Formats: sequence, C-alpha cells, structure tokens
Amino acid sequence: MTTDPNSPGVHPSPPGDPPPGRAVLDAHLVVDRGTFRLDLPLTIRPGEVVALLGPNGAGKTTALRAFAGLLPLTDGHLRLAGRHLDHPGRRIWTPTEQRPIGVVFQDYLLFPHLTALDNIAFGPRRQGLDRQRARQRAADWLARVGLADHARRKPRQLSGGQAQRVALARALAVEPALLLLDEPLAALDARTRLDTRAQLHHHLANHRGATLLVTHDPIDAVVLADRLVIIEDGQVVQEGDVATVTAQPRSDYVARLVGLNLYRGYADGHHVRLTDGFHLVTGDQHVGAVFVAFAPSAVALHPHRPDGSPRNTWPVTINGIQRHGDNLRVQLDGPVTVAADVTPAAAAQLQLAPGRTLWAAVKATETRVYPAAVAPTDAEP
Ligand SMILES: Nc1ncnc2c1ncn2[C@@H]1O[C@H](COP(=O)(O)OP(=O)(O)OP(=O)(O)O)[C@@H](O)[C@H]1O
Repeated sequence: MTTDPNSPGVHPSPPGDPPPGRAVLDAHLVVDRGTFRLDLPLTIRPGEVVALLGPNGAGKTTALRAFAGLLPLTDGHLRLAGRHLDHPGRRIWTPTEQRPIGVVFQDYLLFPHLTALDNIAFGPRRQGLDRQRARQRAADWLARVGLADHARRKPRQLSGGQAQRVALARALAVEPALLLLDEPLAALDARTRLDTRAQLHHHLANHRGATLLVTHDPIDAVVLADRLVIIEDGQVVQEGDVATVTAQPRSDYVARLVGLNLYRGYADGHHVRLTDGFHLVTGDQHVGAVFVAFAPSAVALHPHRPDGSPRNTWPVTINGIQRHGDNLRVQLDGPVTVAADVTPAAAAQLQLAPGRTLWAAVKATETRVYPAAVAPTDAEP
C-alpha cells in the first residue's frame, strides 16, 4: 500500500468517479481481520446522524477504526466530501491526521498535560490557524458547550460529563466533514448521561457534516440518530429510520433491542405457521414469508387455559423473571418462546416463580405482520 502523494484535502477525486450526489460520506468498507470480514456500504447526507448498532463482535469498532484511518480497507472505498480517503483498488490511503474527521472516543482520550482550552485548540492549530485564532476558536467552543470558565482546567480536574463536552468540542472545532462518536455517553452515570445526551442532541443538530454514532445503547440511538444501521457478523441486517426499524425488526438482535417478541413464519390469510410448526392467528392478512412481532405487554398470563375468545393461547413454563421499569419481564419457554410484561400485583396473584407453568394469550389484533423479503433500502442519496 502506498500513500497517495496527492493528499486528499488538497485534490479532488480522480476523474471518472461517480458523482457523490447529496451524500457527504459515500463508503463501502471491506475489512478482513483473520476469519472476520466487515462488509459495510454506508452513505450519510450532510447534517444526518446515523447510529451504527450491533451485538458484541458485529464489527462496529472495526468500522470506526477503518473510518478513522487506524485500519486499512481490504477492498471497497471511503469517500468523504467528494475526496477518496481510502481506495485500495487505486492504491489511495490517507493517514489519520490528514482525514477531515473528528472522533469522540469512549474514554475521550484528552491530552492529560494540556488544559481544556489547549486540547480544543490543538486541532485548529494543526489545520494551520495561528495560535491566537486557534485559541479563540477553542474558547468559542468551550462557551458553546457551557464550559467557558473551565478553560484552564486539565482533564483530571474535569468531571466525566465535562470531559465528554470538551472531547466533543475538540472533535467539532476542526469542522469535520465526518464526526465519529464511539459510545459517547457510556462512561457517564445515569443522571449525567441524561443531561449530556440532551446537549449532544443540540450540538449534533447544528453540525453540518455527517455524524456516525457507534453505540450499544438503544436510547442513545433513538434520541440522537435520524437513521439506524444494524450490523451482525460484519453485514448489514437492517437499516432505516428509527420508527420503521423499531416497529418492524428483522432480526432477533433488533427485536431484543426494541423489546419485541419476533418470529418468522409463512402467512396464509390470518394464519401464520411459524418455522417450528406453531400457528398464530393475526389481525393483518398476508400471504408468503413474514415476520410476526408483538410487545411483551401484549402477552397475558393465566393460571388456566383461557377460553371463549379468538386469541392465541399456549402453555408456558417460567424460565426467568427480571425487573423491567415498574413491571416484571417474564421469560417463558413453550411451543413458542416468549417474553411477557406483568405488573407486580399480577405477578403476586399468579405466584410467578421459575419453573411454574401457566398459559400465555395474545390477541390477534395485538400482532404485527410484515413481509420477510428485504425491502430496498433508502440509503441512496
Ligand atoms: N486485532 C484483531 N485481529 C483479528 N480479529 C479481530 C481483531 N480485533 C477484533 N477482531 C475480530 O473482529 C470482529 C469484530 O470485532 P469488533 O471489535 O469490530 O466488534 P464490535 O462490534 O465493536 O464489538 P463490541 O461491541 O464487543 O465492541 C470480531 O470477530 C473480533 O473477534
């Protein structure tokens, strides 16, 4: 691999490229790490915030490192603001420090020996601003994140929430075409996270570049992102706006993330035969391969088989019980594995305990049915 002598940031992409359209980020990351392969097409429009979600080992960190220039692409391309930063097919590669990218790492990685002000001024200085103007820009950013009076503090003299805000200001002070956020709120306690999330939302709304948020936290994703991209085993399994993804999960991971029971099956009118042979009656009519989803709150538990109503009923055995907000979430085994939410009062009445057998009931009208065939994505600009 050779370094592109015509450093991106100075020269446009070579002629012959497809037009970048409205996307500021246009990437197809292919990265091989041993037996693991990340294969992630991703475009992001100016001002758009995309959350990259996935279970452990899905490839989120690999993607983040590839964007930041800490891992080279095996194949594919990475184009930002119309310039190729990485394109193995053309032997183009751009070192980290020359990429117009701001990164907020999970543990912030502030320079410990520099003040908050100098941490933020570092990027603009390296971009060529003189010392005074770089410090002025840093001071402006400190004021924007509400820390004007913390300019002289060193990172060890800042709280977790303050350090996070300095890290965000440092990343944004270089006016990056792409802002990468790596679990930006994970290190904060619950109260600070709430405030900091609201502030982050405000700053992202004003950021004109693209933002990629890597997170495990569905709340961060739902609050902060315009679009979700979910990867598993290095591949995109679902993407779309928050409302669509949360309403119509297409993988077990996404269903767990949004707290829904999810099954695959084959629909014939109001009946869906699940892959393990069980039948569900649904409110919607469909024909063909479908997903069926319903909320744990839609599952009613009874000590005896309920009769006389057009519902789905089946015997279940309690496998586990956890707190879930003000309620209890009960994991149930049976011909259909299912999670049910019950109030503490109902739990006491039903004498819930692991191993106890009950009946589960779900009204047909509480189910959602949608085709299993993958719809075309709306990712293209
Ligand atoms: N240095 C490495 N060499 C080889 N394979 C690696 C290396 N680091 C990670 N991997 C593999 O790459 C895959 C993706 O890992 P990655 O850290 O990107 O996942 P992740 O989605 O960030 O996971 P987590 O949520 O646990 O941080 C995993 O299978 C992992 O074992």
